[in-house]
Amino acid sequence: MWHRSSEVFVLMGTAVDAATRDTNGSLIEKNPTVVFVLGGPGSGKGTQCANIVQHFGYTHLSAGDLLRAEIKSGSDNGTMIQNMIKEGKIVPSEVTIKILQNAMLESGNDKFLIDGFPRNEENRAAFEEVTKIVPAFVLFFECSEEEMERRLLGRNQGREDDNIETIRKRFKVFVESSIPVVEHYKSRGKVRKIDAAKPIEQVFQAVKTVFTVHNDKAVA
Ligand SMILES: Nc1ncnc2c1ncn2[C@@H]1O[C@H](COP(=O)(O)OP(=O)(O)OP(=O)(O)O)[C@@H](O)[C@H]1O
Ligand SMILES: Nc1ccn([C@@H]2O[C@H](COP(=O)(O)O)[C@@H](O)[C@H]2O)c(=O)n1
Ligand SMILES: [Mg+2]
Repeated sequence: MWHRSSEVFVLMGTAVDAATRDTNGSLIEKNPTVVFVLGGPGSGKGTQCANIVQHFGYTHLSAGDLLRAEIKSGSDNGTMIQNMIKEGKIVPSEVTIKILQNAMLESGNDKFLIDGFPRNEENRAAFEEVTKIVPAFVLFFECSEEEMERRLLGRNQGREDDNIETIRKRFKVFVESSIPVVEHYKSRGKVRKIDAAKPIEQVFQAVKTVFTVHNDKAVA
């Protein structure tokens, strides 16, 4: 239930401004298909999402990429987001959800891979509460920390968080905050686990099977 509270609308304790409420109304009408793509830092989420887009017509929304774009745009939240990313911390849900909602609406598509979100229980509960969207399934890339660390240190994309100190913090946040989200969806039969330690092409073969089965079920 929505309550008007001066300039903001409050839904079950979540403060959302009027623009977000309007965006949300349009999103609900679209009834989009959402797949959450989760896995540790460097497990290969972005790499595989690029392949899925080519084969299955989804729009790829990386929460991390969108937050980095928000920093570059000079937004009021830029400095706060930059500090959180440098420390491997999770940005408050209301900020990330608003950015995701806008990106979903702007895309014009109705099928989304949401990569790196939800990162914690607060992200998960707030997204479901605000958008009313339940994911079709959760693609979960499983990989050892040793392999993920090797990949991140070799990535060379100039990311401020790809240094050993921040990488260790990101691993800790992943274990403590993100794994419980995976467990939540696992208990609801929504998790499709992929062995992400294999070479890129082999990982994609397994990913393709998941999406093909999903599509076959949708038309059956
Ligand atoms: N299966 C794989 N085998 C070896 N290297 C891989 C594999 N998948 C991705 N990589 C490489 O590992 C690095 C990290 O991959 P990617 O950026 O896709 O990970 P990510 O899960 O999106 O990471 P982050 O959470 O930090 O955004 C990249 O340099 C990528 O080329
Ligand atoms: N839901 C999210 C997603 C990301 N962040 C922050 O961005 C950093 C990088 O994310 P990647 O998915 O690109 O690795 C991450 O460590 C967080 O600081 C977030 O706050 N919330
Ligand atoms: Mg990524």
